[in-house]
Order: sequence, then C-alpha cells, then structure tokens
Amino acid sequence: MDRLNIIGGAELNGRIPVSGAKNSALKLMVACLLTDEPITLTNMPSLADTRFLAQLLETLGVEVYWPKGESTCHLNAAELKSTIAPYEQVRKMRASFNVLGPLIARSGHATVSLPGGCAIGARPVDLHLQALEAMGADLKVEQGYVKAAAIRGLKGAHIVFAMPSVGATEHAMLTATLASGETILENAAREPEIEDLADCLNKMGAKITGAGTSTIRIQGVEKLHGTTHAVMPDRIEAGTYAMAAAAAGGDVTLDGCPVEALGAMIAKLREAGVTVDADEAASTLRIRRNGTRLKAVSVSTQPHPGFPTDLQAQFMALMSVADGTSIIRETIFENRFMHAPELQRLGANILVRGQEAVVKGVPHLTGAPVMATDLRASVSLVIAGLAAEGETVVNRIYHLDRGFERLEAKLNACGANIKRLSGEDE
Ligand SMILES: CC(=O)N[C@H]1[C@@H](OP(=O)(O)OP(=O)(O)OC[C@H]2O[C@@H](n3ccc(=O)[nH]c3=O)[C@H](O)[C@@H]2O)O[C@H](CO)[C@@H](O)[C@@H]1O
Ligand SMILES: C=C(OP(=O)(O)O)C(=O)O
Repeated sequence: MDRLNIIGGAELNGRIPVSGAKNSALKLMVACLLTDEPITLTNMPSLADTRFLAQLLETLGVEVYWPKGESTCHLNAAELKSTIAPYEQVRKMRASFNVLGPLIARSGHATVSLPGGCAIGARPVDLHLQALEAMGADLKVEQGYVKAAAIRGLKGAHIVFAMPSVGATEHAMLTATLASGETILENAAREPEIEDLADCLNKMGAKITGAGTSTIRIQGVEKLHGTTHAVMPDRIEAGTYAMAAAAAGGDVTLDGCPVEALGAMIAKLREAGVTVDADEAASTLRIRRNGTRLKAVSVSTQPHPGFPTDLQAQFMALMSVADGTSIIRETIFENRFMHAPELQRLGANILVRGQEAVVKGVPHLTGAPVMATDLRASVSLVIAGLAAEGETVVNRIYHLDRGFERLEAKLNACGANIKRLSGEDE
C-alpha cells in the first residue's frame, strides 16, 4: 500500500489550482442515468471515487469515455443493461447509492446494495428510502440490498426531511425530475453541490427551483435530454489547501476557488490571525501567514452555510499548533474524530469528550509515523506533517486518493517536500 513521506517545516509559497468537486461530480455522473442522450462533464476530478463510480455506471450499461489524464468525461446511458448495483461496487463509496432512484425512474425497478463510504458514523439511508417511498416506490431491504419497484410509476410528493441530508436531498431531487407532478422537498440541505446538480438537471430539461434553499420544488417532466456541464470547483479541497498554507506559513493563492462557498472557513481563518484576501470576481483566495503564531479559535460543524464537517479534521490539525485552547464540536457525524489520536502521535494535545475535542495548542509538532483512517482525517495528517519538524510518514493513503487530485504535486509546487512511497505500510 502506498504511503506519503513528508519532511515538514517548509513554508508554502505559490499558486494551487482547485480541481472539480468530488462531491458534486459523483452526483452529476449519476444524473446520466436519467436520459438516453449523452452527458458531457467537464472539469472532472480524476480520483479513485470518480473512476470507481464510472465502473459502476459501466456495469449498469452506461458507455463511459474518459481517458486517463483528461478532465472531460462523456457518459451515455442510451440503453441500460442492468438495474443491479452490486455490493462490491457500492460498499466503498456512499454516493453510488444514489443510482437507486434514477434507476427506478428510468426502468421501473432496481436492486442496489446498501452503501459504504467513510467510516465516520452510522450513516443510515432512512431519509433516502422515505423519500423514494413517498414518491411511490415499493421497497424491501433484504440481504444487504434495497430491492425497489414502482409498478405504477413515480409520482410527485411533499417530503419534509427530519434533518437536512445532502445525499437524501440530491437523491430525491434526481428521482423527482422524472416523477409525474410536483415534488416539494422541505428542510432540504443547502450545500452548493446541490445547486450544481440542479443547474445540470435543469440544462437537461428538468424543472427545479429553490436549490440552495431549504425548500426545493421539482415539476416532473416526461423526458430529460443530454447536455454539457462543468463540475463546480471543490470547496473542500480549496479549504484544505488554505489550511495547509496557514499551518505551514507562507503565501499561497488558490486559483479557480469557489470563494462564496467558503465564507464560514474564511471567517475562522481570519479569527485565527491568518491574512485572507478573497476575490470572488477573480475566483482567487490568497492565504498568508508570515511568522506570527496562530490564535486558538473554537468551531462547531454545521450544515451549509455553516462550517463544513469535511473541513473539521483539517481545522483540528491547524489548531494543534495555535496559541491557546480551541473547542472543536462535531455535530454532523458521531464518529469523526479518528484523526485526534493520530495527531497526538505528532505531539498534539487533544482530549476528545463525546462530540467535542479540546485542543490545547502546542508550539511545535514533531514528525512521526501515522495512519490515515478516512479521507479528511488523512489530509489533516498531511497538514500536520507539513507543520511538524522532521519526517512524518502517512500510511494507508488510499483514503487520500479518493478525494484529492495530484495532492503531492500541488503542494510540492509550493515548496512542500512530500514523496509517495509504494510498498508495505510502516
Ligand atoms: C459524497 C458526499 O457528498 N458526501 C458528503 C455528504 O455525505 P452524506 O450525503 O452521506 O451526508 P448527509 O448530509 O446525508 O448526512 C448528514 C447526517 O444525516 C444523517 N442521515 C443521512 C441520511 C439518512 O438517510 N439518514 C440520516 O440519519 C447522517 O448519518 C449524518 O449524521 O454530506 C456530508 C455532510 O456535509 C459530507 O460530510 C460528505 O462528504
Ligand atoms: C465523507 C466523505 O465522503 P463520503 O460521503 O463519500 O464517505 C467526504 O468526502 O469527506
């Protein structure tokens, strides 16, 4: 298994291009199932997750043309040859579960394995299933699979989510585009990726209004058609590099940055004493910290537009070297502090109590071997390794490859010293 060797202590200086958003790309790829015409996605991030989903779509009969090294992906679901999404292909990645509703909408039935994804909590799919049932799908869960049929077709429904789930909102929205009549989603999630998906679906002929607010209305249509859509830039990748620059010090500009989607993080970085120049018109975010020590700042993760849970681990790495005590509260997932013991190996002082981590900043971290446990936890160890003195080895980096495109190349171009080593874990 590959690992990363990081020699810490170097400042980061330069520019980093932001890739297309993993969490948007995955749902946009699923949208191809809703039409028999070709969909072209540009600005596609080439990641383990997006490549893996492409394989699942191929299993279902989608023709995928996406040569290695290219950021344009062509998907054509002219004819589906299967409506079964097997365990091996769904267990690794949560977003693949979202093929269920589109397959029912297109074919009238589907059998989809219950999903996997990052092990950061129980992550049930009850809200997804409730939404599909409200639209007229008959569902059975048997042997780890959801078996679904909608003999009389799908019909619009009024769905009030018990909590704002990103995945369930997207799943219901995708499915409702082809249901008869109007669907109203209340207490919908408001993440920018949902707006990106709605934009693409509307280009395909869907009638969706309100995406990005907590009430989304979808007027079902008979048929969707092909389109070309550019995947929005990855706000989590951008936020991660912003924190890497803040932790290591230096002067880094992020190009193609979705500045408006990062308000909560920018506010926290400024509170911590980082100089942040945000230029929405130019889509750039400049991060500077020259010499001065970071100040401890507390944070609580919240649904968008609050501070994202997908940046919590990275913020904890940053606070590990801040001056003072910071309380980090995780409110979205119940088991998302697995990076804390690994950060402690590097010398961080963190006490986890329930949904809170108390981080007492230390002046310096020291390199050590550590284990990546999930996607964002992994990259928090990279950030800590960049700020630490000496050598850090991050083992099990397949997690990182799920969500960060050319991570070493992007950081090394700014002066980091990161090498990928293949072979056994330490
Ligand atoms: C591929 C993708 O886009 N992943 C993102 C998506 O995950 P995902 O879509 O899985 O996250 P959700 O917004 O659905 O989860 C939020 C909370 O709702 C709970 N819940 C969710 C669905 C359900 O049916 N029942 C239920 O109880 C979850 O366990 C969690 O506690 O949004 C999360 C929250 O911003 C991000 O961390 C993930 O990176
Ligand atoms: C939790 C994440 O991904 P997934 O929902 O696919 O597990 C993530 O992107 O941080």
